[in-house]
Amino acid sequence: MDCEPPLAQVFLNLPATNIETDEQPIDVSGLKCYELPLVDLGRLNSGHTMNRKECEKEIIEAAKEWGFFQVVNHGICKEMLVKLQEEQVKLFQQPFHKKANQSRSNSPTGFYRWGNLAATSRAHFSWSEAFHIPVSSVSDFRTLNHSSSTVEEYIEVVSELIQIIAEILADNMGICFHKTFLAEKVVPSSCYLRMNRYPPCPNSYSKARGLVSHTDTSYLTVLQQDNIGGLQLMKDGAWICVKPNPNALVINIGDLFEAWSNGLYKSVRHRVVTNGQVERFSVAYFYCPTTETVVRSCSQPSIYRDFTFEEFKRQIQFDVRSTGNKIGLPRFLR
Ligand SMILES: O=C(O)CCC(=O)C(=O)O
Ligand SMILES: [Fe+2]
Repeated sequence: MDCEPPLAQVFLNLPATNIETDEQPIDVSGLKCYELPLVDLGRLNSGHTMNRKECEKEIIEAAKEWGFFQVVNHGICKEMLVKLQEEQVKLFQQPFHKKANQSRSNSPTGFYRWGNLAATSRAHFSWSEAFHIPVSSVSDFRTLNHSSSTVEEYIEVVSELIQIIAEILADNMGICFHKTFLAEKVVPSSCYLRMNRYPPCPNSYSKARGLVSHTDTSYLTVLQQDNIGGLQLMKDGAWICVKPNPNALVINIGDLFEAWSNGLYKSVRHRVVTNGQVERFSVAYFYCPTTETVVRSCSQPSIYRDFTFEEFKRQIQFDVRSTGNKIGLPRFLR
């Protein structure tokens, strides 16, 4: 029973041209590993205003400086995170034909994705597979995969957590923020959960990426990763490796918060490098608004023009289909 998608077959058939034009070389042996800014969320409910303010300040500073940070004492219990990971392993252990067929064969509307069938060169190809689940369809996903309710339970707790962080960041943007905006526009059913698996990649395919460099199409993303490592992000114009922390969840700013905050918070490029020996798992929760939501800069002069989330997603799909790559916010510069 073969669970693996035919990554090597597709990768080798793609032209290797321009592989390093969009990025620095993938050889990471010399890269330094950094710990992301660590924020202890326990202080939000400590009852001390000073502690709370300090915690909020750290979140805001990290969102401006790094676009990424990690949180501990986030209120999601270890048992749930372990259960989620076990469930994820089981889902990916299904035969490849079953994963591919239940979701209409790698179509953009299906749950299951692998590689990048729109890739026109190896530089666009991701050595990974994923279940990309709209929260509005999570019960269909459960039925199709005979899976447990762990995914739904996780969505419930993670959406409460990210709402708190989103409000702290939005409050800091001042008068443009209406208290009810996020609660009205970002409902759980407009969000997405993506379970990623990165199979080991033979060292001879040294140019392959686990996940090609991108920014996230969300306001915010919550990432749970195992302890293998491989996530890298752009910091001050250079790639750096992120050291995994088993007790922390990673939070990053997505394109929509960057546009809404008029560039105050940074939607930072990130990627995943491959590992020759072991597989790696991660789960990303994308905090997104309903499709008709207008993303409008909170201050003037604005860097980006107004757009609806629907328009933004449509442009991304168009670019991926025609160039193999997401372009994202630069398309919406004024
Ligand atoms: O697996 C990771 O560490 C990153 C995943 C990611 O960036 C994504 O799913 O958008
Ligand atoms: Fe991402």
